[in-house]
Amino acid sequence: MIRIDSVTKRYPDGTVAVDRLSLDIPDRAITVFVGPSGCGKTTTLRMINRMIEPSEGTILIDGKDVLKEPVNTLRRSMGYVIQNAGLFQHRTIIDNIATVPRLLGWDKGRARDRARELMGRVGLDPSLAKRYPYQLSGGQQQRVGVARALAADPPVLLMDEPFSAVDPIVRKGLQDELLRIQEELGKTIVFVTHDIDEAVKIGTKVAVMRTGGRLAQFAPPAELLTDPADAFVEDFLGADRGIRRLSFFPAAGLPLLTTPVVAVDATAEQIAARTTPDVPYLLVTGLDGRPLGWGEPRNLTAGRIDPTRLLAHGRPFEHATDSLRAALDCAVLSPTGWAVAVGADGRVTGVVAQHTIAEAIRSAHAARPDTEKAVR
Ligand SMILES: Nc1ncnc2c1ncn2[C@@H]1O[C@H](COP(=O)(O)OP(=O)(O)OP(=O)(O)O)[C@@H](O)[C@H]1O
Repeated sequence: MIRIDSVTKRYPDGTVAVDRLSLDIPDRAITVFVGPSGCGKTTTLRMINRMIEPSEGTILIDGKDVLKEPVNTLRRSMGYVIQNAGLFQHRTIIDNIATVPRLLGWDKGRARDRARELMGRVGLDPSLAKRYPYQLSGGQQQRVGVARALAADPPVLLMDEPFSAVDPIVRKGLQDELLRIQEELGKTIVFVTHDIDEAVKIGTKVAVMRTGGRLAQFAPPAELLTDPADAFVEDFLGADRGIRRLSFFPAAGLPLLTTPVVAVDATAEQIAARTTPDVPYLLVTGLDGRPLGWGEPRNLTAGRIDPTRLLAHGRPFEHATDSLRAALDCAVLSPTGWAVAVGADGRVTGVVAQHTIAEAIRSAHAARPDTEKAVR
């Protein structure tokens, strides 16, 4: 949808911020530009909506040269979100969000209705509508920034380090929200960050740039983690590349064992029947099917197992929706080395040993990861 064709940006002082950059930004997906400070990410983003004009090359949107579009029409077809949200401090939240619809000539009532709808979409409580930006937290302001950019329903959203100024927990929430919005609305999003973890998490495709404004690699995140193009990309991806790559393999294929699982009211016969030599512990569940903890069979009192005397079961993973990385993490943190799998309702669906996960990892490495998106 957006084609960047041999684009160079040379600033008047001679700095080459972007050097013969060519890539196609796919429609209805999130494309992330990532790279060290000063590598030309912001310059590239701003050339798309012509806040900066390229020195050479062309940028085409749906086949049309952006330099031939009236700049106002172009900008209104693109939402723009920046770090610290850049809200109008003297306007209420609802009026901030309604800005572009009002510019487009919508009447006040319709623009405010739209703004209220968007507040819901980005997870803002309607009671915040009449507040001013300074009365909101950083994360809430950032949500307002996203809502404002979406207000006129533009097909393209440009986001320049939108979540960099908030703490890691709020940031994770904003990333999840963006992924949800993208799934619902199918926007074409171009996102700039210097954080490779953020790029790998939210990008459908990731453009890694190197200093001097050159493209080092343009690939889906799983492919970056599997086959970094060179030492620069490998270094930029950082440690734990192998472990992080496991996020792209579903845990759903792991074979689960249900034998070593007993309910808290299990009889002596049930305990005996479920005890096998290769499984030294049994997982005890409540009558609701949720995990209570691990116990050695000889320590379990038939009919009334005492949950307070069990070993912690650790955080379980969701078999149908989590990744191999999540399953491995559960097994590593489990006191027994066995991971507990649950369904969406939190009820135990089985258990799996570390060595079984290791085998699954070995076969996963032999196969290609799902390059479309991470299993979250
Ligand atoms: N107006 C300007 N005049 C001269 N040089 C500029 C100008 N704006 C940016 N630059 C330079 O162009 C290069 C690319 O800048 P740009 O802001 O695009 O990088 P970036 O990758 O977004 O960096 P950061 O992650 O630090 O925001 C840098 O070397 C920067 O100093």
